[in-house]
Amino acid sequence: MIQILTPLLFFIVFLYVFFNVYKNQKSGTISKINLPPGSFGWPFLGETLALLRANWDGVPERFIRERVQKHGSPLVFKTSLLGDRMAVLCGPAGNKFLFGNENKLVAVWWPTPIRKLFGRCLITIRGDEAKWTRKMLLSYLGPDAFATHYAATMDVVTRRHIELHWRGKEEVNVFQTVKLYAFELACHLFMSLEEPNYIAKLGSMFNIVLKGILELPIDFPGTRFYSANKAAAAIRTELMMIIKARRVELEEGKASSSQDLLSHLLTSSDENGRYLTEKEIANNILLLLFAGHDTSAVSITLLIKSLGEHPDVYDKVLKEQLEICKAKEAGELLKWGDIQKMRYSWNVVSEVMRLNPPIVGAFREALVDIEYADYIIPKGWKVYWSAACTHKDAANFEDVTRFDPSRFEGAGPTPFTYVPFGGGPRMCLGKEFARLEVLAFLHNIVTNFKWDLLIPDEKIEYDPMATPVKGLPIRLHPHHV
Ligand code: HEM
Repeated sequence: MIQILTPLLFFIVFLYVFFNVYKNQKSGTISKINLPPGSFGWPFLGETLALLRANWDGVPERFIRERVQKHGSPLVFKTSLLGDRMAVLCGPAGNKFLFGNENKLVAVWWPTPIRKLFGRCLITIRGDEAKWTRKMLLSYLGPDAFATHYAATMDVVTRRHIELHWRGKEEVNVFQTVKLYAFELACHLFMSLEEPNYIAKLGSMFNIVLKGILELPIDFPGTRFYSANKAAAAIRTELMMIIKARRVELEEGKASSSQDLLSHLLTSSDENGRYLTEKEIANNILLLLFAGHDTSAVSITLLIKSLGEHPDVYDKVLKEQLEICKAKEAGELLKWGDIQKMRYSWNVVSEVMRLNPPIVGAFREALVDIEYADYIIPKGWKVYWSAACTHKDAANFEDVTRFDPSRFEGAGPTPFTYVPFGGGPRMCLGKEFARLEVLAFLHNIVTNFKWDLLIPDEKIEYDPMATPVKGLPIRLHPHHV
C-alpha cells in the first residue's frame, strides 16, 4: 500500500508546486513592483504551518506579530497561506480599509477548502447576487425578525436543554454540551428538526467538516480535507431530502411559508422573480448551520470559563439577570425587550470575544492593483485581516491582557479596534442571532447555577476556533431558591 501511496503523494505535491511556479511566471511583472515586505515561505505550504502552529498554541496573533517585527512593516506584509499568495493587513487601519472598500477595491473571498466544502452559497458569491441573498437571509435572521418571536423560542429551547443536560448533574463538559445546544437550536429554527438522534448524527458530520476548513486542500484519503469533503457531501444529501419533502408539504398546505428559514428560502424570490435552486438552498443552509453553531458554542463556552475565573463579574451578571426575572411573572418567557436590558451581560460577552475572538480573521481578494501603505498589493492577491491581532494589541486597548468588561461602557472601543463580527457590507449576518442566543443561554445558566472550573487555566487552542483543550469540565452548584 505504502509503495503505491508514496509516489502518488509526491506526484500530487509536484503538481501543486508546478502549478504555483506557473502562476508566478504568468505574473512575472509582480517582482518588478513594490510588494509589501515578507516571505512566501515554502513551495506549496507557504507559511501555513507557522499560522496553524500559532493557532494550536492558543496565540493566533503570534503569526502576525512575529512577521511585523521581522519585516519592520507594522501595517502590511506578504505571505502565502493555504496555497494562496496573500497580503496581511494589520490593525484598525487595515480593518477600516478593507471593510470600507468592499466591492470597490476588494471583495469577499475564502480559502479553497472552504469554497470547495460549501459550494455556491452566500460566501462564494459577490455583487448583486450576494446583496440579494444577504437581504433574503437577513429578513429571517436580522433584528426585525427577532423583535417578533425568536426570544421566546430560544428561551424554550434553552430551558429544555438545561433540564435535559445540566439539571441534576454534578459535572458537565461545557463545550460538548453547548455545541449540542447550539446545533439543536439552529436545526430547530432553520428547519424545524426535532428528532434528537437525527440531529446528533448531522452534528457529528459537521464536526468533521469543521476540522477540514483550515487545512491544505489535499483531497486524498487520510487527510482532514478529504474526510471533511465526504462529510459535507453526506450532509448535502440529507439537506436535499429535507428540502424536497418540505416543498411537497408547502404545496399540500401542510407547512407554512413563515415556519422556518427553509420555508422562507423556498418561497422567497428576488425582484426579477428568481428563486434559489434546491442546491443553492442546501448550500446556504449548510453554511448557516455551520457558521451559526460553532461560533456561538465557542462564545458560550469561553463565557462560562471567564465567569468561573472572575466571581465578581459572575455576581454582577447574576444581579442583572435577577432584576430581569423580578420584572416578569413566574415562568414567563424572555422577550426581545429583556435582551435589550442585559447591558452589563453583553459587555462581559464582548470582553470574552475580545480576548478570544471565535473567528480569528477573514479574507478578501484584491479586485485591482491596490496601493496601500506605499506598497502595491497586486490584483488577484488575497488579503487577510485578523480580529485576534487587533484585539490583543496594546496600542488598541489599555492593559490589553486584563479581563475588563467596563471597556465596553459608554462609547466603547475606538472604531475598527473591536471586530469579532468583521465589518462593512460583509459583516457577520448572524450577529443579532448570536447575541440573542448567547444571552438567552447566559440568563438561564446563571439564574440556575454557579460553577467551579475543574481545570483552572485550561489551555485554549484554535483548531480552527477557540476551544478549551479538554472541553471545559466544570462542577455545578445549583442555586437553592
Ligand atoms: C459569536 C458568534 C459569531 C461570530 C463571532 C461571528 C463572526 C463572523 C465573522 C468574523 C464573519 C466574517 C465577516 C467579514 O468577513 O467581514 C462572519 C460572517 C458570517 N457569519 Fe458570523 N459569527 C457569529 C455567529 C453567526 C451566526 C449565529 C450566524 C448565522 C445564524 C452567522 C452567519 C454568518 C454568515 C452567513 C457570514 C457570511 C456573511 C457574508 O459573507 O455576507 N454567524 N461571522
